[in-house]
Amino acid sequence: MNYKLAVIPGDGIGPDIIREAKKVLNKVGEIYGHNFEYTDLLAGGAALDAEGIPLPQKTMDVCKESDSVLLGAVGGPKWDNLDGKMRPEQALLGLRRGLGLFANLRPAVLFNELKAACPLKDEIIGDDGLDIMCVRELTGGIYFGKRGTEGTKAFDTLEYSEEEVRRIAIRAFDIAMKRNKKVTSVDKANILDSSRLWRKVVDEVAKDYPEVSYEHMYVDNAAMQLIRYPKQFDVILTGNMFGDILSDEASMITGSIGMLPSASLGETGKGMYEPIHGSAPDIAGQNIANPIATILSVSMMLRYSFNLEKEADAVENAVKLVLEKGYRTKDICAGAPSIGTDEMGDLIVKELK
Ligand SMILES: NC(=O)c1ccc[n+]([C@@H]2O[C@H](COP(=O)([O-])OP(=O)(O)OC[C@H]3O[C@@H](n4cnc5c(N)ncnc54)[C@H](O)[C@@H]3O)[C@@H](O)[C@H]2O)c1
Ligand SMILES: CC(C)[C@H](C(=O)O)[C@@H](O)C(=O)O
Ligand SMILES: [Mg+2]
Repeated sequence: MNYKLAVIPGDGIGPDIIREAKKVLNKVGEIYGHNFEYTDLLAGGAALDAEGIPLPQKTMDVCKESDSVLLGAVGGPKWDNLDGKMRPEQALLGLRRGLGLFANLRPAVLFNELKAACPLKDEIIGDDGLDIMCVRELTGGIYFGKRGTEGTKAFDTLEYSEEEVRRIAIRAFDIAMKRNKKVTSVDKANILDSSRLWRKVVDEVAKDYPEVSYEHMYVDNAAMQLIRYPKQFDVILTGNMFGDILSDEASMITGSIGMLPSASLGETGKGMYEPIHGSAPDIAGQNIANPIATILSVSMMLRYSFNLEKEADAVENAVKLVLEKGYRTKDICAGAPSIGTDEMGDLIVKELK
């Protein structure tokens, strides 16, 4: 099969991790007889530098025509003083909204081999690892509400419609049915009207899933419970901003933010795949970034957009094998010797079968 991929390396460590992800995809293509056809595109700071806007029309058009999008990361100090609408991060919001990708799946999986890199005590994690799926609403909420600055005041508004909540809740319950059948819906319903609406809709959706046990939890409590006893979670369902924050927190339980992939999906098979981390300007250009989050994002692309289950498993297994053999990038080495970004990519390619 031929798959058309829009590839956006972006800024900072983006180009380095995308290079490794492409190596992996190329090898998957070679082994399993697929052709991945890449179109490299500009977005974020790279697009601002070249064309003066964060999301050029060509980038949007090619993403729309492609089977899926693979993205590194955007942003960095060079562009931090730009006006809100001109910031590199706007490219992400434009792509997510423009492609209708309302469901953001962020799986936090602790590989057993990485227990030493997890900051939680052994008795909290136990022997059977950790596997949480964070389902984050991605095209609504405070990221997309009315905002502005008026004199010495600024405001951002948080709105959700019933339909926006319903479609992401259905996605989360469907996912839970294929996992451990538990959903924790996270909100701030003790304060926010939008969260009370969120709860009402989640209650309605839950009625169609009698096998799924579900609960509501306030976001401040959820942030605490993730550290106190993360094993209580199976699927976390939450809004745009809470999901952004909680997934960074959950990533640390897996050893490093450099381990956490993501899939952004809509109603069709097309998705956008990216690590949850940013452009890491503090380590850019040093060949020390962990490419695994991006490589696992490729695995999610194979699984969710192309239904290539065998190929997706092969990528995950190759990552596991490399970790089993003791290879670590700096962020997950827990003081032991580490290898570089490119070496990690090469080793994963070598283990692909
Ligand atoms: N999806 C995206 O494109 C995305 C996501 C988050 C942040 N950002 C942008 O990235 C820039 C930097 O943001 P930040 O510093 O808050 O977050 P960040 O995720 O880029 O970095 C946070 C910390 O994690 C480390 N880190 C991140 N990814 C790593 C990896 N693969 N391997 C090893 N260490 C890694 C960094 O070195 C840094 O110390 C900002 O401009 C921000 O807006 C972009
Ligand atoms: C860069 C920013 C717009 C983005 C977000 O907040 O969604 C990032 O933090 C993420 O987690 O993908
Ligand atoms: Mg984030």
